[in-house]
Amino acid sequence: MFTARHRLELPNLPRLHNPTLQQQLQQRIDQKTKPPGSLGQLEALALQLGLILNTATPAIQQPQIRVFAADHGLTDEGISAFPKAVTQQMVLNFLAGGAAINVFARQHGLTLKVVDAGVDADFAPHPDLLQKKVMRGTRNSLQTAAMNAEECLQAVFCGMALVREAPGNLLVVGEMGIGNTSAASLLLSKLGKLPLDQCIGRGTGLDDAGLAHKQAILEQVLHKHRQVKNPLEILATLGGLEIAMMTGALLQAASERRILLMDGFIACSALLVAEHLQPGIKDFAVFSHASAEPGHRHLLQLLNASPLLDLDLRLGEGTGAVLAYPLLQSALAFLNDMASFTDAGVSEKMP
Ligand SMILES: Cc1cc2ncn([C@H]3O[C@H](COP(=O)(O)O)[C@@H](O)[C@H]3O)c2cc1C
Ligand SMILES: O=C(O)c1cccnc1
Repeated sequence: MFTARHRLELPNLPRLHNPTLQQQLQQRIDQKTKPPGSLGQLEALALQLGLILNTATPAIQQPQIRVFAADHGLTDEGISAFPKAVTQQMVLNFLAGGAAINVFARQHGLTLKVVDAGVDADFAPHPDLLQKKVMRGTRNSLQTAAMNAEECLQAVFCGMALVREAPGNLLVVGEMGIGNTSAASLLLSKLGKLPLDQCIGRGTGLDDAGLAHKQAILEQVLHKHRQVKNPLEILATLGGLEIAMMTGALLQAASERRILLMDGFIACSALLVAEHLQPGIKDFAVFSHASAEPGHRHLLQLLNASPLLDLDLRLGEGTGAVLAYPLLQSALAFLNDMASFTDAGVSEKMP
């Protein structure tokens, strides 16, 4: 499928390893008027954000949310509790400002744009809609590869291009695509070499019979494509257009030293693909939450990630990332604005 013609030029990943800056940041953190380490995970977060933004006084600028929407041919097999048409309907809901992600984005003053990566519907132009449709949904991966090499690369390149055009130093990738928990599960099982039953879940709310059916279908898909080996080919064969576009967006954003504020299972499946293409990209990621979709915990383990929140969320769209956003703001507020022992005349240790 992928031949010499299908080369993906990856943007370079900057090195986060910087002992001088790391020491500077750690000193600033330790000199604040608090017992050492008492702000817990917030301290590690402040350090990470400083290293990503490459400064001892990091600040978030013009944070951006991009919600990538696409349809999945595998929905023909009845692997979701909701009909495929909901993808299109939710895109209209995003554009009207009525979805969960809109509400949380407004709460925090974050800019949100919706990306049509491959919805099986046409949309009228809208100022918040980026029309990047590669095709009207993927093919049914039970029958054939979801995307061919050209389609998959087009999606990845589109994701890169739209980050290059976006301002700011923090990116949330959210998604909407009925059936995409299946695509994410397939990617996790294949790339993570995990048994499928650790990778699947109820998605939008399958009952026990629905879950058993989903497992049986996904087993067949994995068996059919068992010979597929390299990460791009795995993405094309089993993934989705929104996942491929998110992968490109993450690769580009990390190469520009943007903070990747990660959402749930689907968004992290794109990061898993990106990590296979560009090892080390996960260090640019802040993991907002552990989704109730069981595969997400295994995925987080694979990435050695400790999520900030555990709220039983299982929505996607970028919602978990935006809910964790104030924690990043607080990490930077303490780092930049808190008094040091010297500033405040507080005793640093026992006399
Ligand atoms: C109304 C509605 C809004 C959503 N927003 C995100 N998702 C989430 O659920 C879908 C994945 O679950 P599955 O694989 O089971 O179809 C994705 O669209 C995901 O973004 C939604 C799902 C629904 C029904
Ligand atoms: O964790 C997620 O991102 C998720 C879980 C279920 C359905 N949609 C998304």
